[in-house]
Amino acid sequence: MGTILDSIIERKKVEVEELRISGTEIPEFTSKPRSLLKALREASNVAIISEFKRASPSKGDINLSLDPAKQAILYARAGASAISVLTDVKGFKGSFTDLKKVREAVDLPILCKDFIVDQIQIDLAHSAGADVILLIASALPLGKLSELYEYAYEKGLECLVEIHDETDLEKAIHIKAQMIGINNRDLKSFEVNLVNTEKLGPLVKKAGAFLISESGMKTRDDIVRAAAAGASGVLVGETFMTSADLNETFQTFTVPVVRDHHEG
Ligand SMILES: O=C(O)c1ccccc1NCC(=O)[C@H](O)[C@H](O)COP(=O)(O)O
Repeated sequence: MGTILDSIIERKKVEVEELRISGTEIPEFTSKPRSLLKALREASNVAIISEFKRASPSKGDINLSLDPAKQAILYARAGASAISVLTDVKGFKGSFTDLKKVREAVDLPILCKDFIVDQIQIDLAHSAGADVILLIASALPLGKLSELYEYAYEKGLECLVEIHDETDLEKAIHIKAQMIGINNRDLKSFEVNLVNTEKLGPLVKKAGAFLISESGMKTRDDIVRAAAAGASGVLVGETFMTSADLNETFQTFTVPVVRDHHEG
């Protein structure tokens, strides 16, 4: 039986085909790019990438009432280093309209959080104002991962390459990914376990890449554990989207980064 990721990827391929057939024009976005890599290099605390996440396959509806621009402003004021916006419609109730609204509201790097299988999605992300795209190593054969990585950089976008295991890590190292995200969410069981970051983190650091620990951050101790495993950044969605006091929650997540000599 395939994973939820397999079914999302199959759906994405169909959506891309429909988009190509429709001949939709994708306007060029002309504005200064903002760098997540630079933010990671300069951060003295673990960089917090705050996510706008309305819903998800594992949790269903998370928070449908929030406005993307208003939430982005709250994230920026709290001290976010970047904002992640889910743009997948079917699984996450997100959209490129959400991303555009966030772009208009804040001057931080924006990560387009989607399931990218084709260059046309990178064009859409760029056109909406994203600075960074997510590429999921387990969803892409090495050749495709490499092609999309290069295409993004040619367009002036940075890439966060997401891994789940050592096979994915080998692919990320092969394409010389500078930013590697370890997803703590098992996409078969939806179980979230920071042990994934603790296991793979030191290997990512040894490869000289910046590490971002993704998913399942609920308490300060989770951020401390991610930092100890070498994370320069964390990606937080649900906890911020459901917090009754976002600023308070955010401040408890502020933890010094643990630097080592491998970092480039
Ligand atoms: O969140 C899900 O249910 C999910 C299911 C299938 C593929 C990806 C999924 N999530 C994407 C993410 O990586 C998270 O939105 C992100 O890391 C934030 O996670 P969290 O803080 O646990 O909301």
